[in-house]
Amino acid sequence: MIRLSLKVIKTLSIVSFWILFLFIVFVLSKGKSHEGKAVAKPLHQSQVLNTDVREFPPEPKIDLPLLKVQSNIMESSNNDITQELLREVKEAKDKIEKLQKQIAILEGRVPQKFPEVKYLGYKDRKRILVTGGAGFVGSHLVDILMTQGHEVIVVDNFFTGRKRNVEHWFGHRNFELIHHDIVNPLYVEADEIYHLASPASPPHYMENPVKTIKTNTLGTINMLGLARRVGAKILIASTSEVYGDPMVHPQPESYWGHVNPIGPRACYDEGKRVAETLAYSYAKQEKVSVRVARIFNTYGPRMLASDGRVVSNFVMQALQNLTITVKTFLVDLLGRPIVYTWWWKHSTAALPGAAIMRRLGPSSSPPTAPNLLLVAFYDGQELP
Ligand SMILES: O=C(O)[C@H]1O[C@H](OP(=O)(O)OP(=O)(O)OC[C@H]2O[C@@H](n3ccc(=O)[nH]c3=O)[C@H](O)[C@@H]2O)[C@H](O)[C@@H](O)[C@@H]1O
Repeated sequence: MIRLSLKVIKTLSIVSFWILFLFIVFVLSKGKSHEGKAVAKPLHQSQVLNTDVREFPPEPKIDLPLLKVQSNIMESSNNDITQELLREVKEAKDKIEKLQKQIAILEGRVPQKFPEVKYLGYKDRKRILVTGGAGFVGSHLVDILMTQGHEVIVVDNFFTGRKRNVEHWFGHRNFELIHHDIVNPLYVEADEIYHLASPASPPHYMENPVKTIKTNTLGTINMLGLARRVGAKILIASTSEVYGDPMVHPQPESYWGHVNPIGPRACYDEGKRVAETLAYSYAKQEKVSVRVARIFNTYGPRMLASDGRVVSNFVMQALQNLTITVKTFLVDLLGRPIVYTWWWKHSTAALPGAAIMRRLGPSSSPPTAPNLLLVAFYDGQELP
């Protein structure tokens, strides 16, 4: 009996020991799992504050007067930045307003409707380059070519030409304007070239004689080279000045002229003579199809009042009630045709056009100036 009771007590004590051991293990494992959860899932700050589980570093002591100084500095620097930003915004606004005004002026000047142009199929439509196309004669030629339905590329350095002369074509799909000095090479594709770029009136060409010679020599070489490269026909606009101070009146085409190679007008006279020589040399040697038109005194719309040639001088002197200086112009008036840009009236003298006029017959009404260039271009003359 005693043995049995001792056995029961022993068993009970072993069981209670295991129960106690398991209980301790259970309590310990629960505490650990709480810690793991707190790391894995960060609590909201308010929750953290409410629990006494985490410790936070003590809050720094705030020195109130120092804080006030700091906030004042921040406020003043903020004010500076705001002022700066406001100033920049105002400047930008002013600039935008200025640009808007300029755009409005430009829009007012660009016609909403283009002059009527003929429609040409791609087989008939040509790409035509006009150098000096923003000038007086050149711009009228551009008008005709555009009206005929061709694609026109104007190249001009605006030495005497004006954008205003061709602005009625701005935005037209057949029209392109390139600001370029032909003394430098130009690479464009063209079927035909009208080479008119050159200062044309005495005050203009005498202003920079070297540049005048360069334009007529280097510029002409560049255009003839381009014509050769792309296989384009080319017309060189020459001048009655190639006759210099002529001894023969009126001048037939067979007359070679009387030019002073070192005189004040030589840069233009000789420049154009070299341009003609170049044209015929390229024709002979390089088989370039060339035309040369010697243009005489022209006048008409878009001519500059300050042009300095005979007609504009007459008109300006008359308008200002000044004495008309006939002496200077006597030779011009006696010996050379005065040509209106729309109705070229010319004597039997000169111009490669004279031959064309003869071909057209005396009864034909005189063609317009740019038309005469066109006729010279298409009919041309047999090369000497
Ligand atoms: O009557 C003539 O003998 C002259 O007629 C026209 O000259 P014109 O239209 O009267 O003169 P401008 O109005 O001054 O036109 C010349 C154009 O060539 C331009 N140019 C001038 C110089 C230059 O280096 N590059 C250039 O593109 C000018 O800016 C201007 O648009 C031709 O353009 C000249 O080549 C020709 O010698």
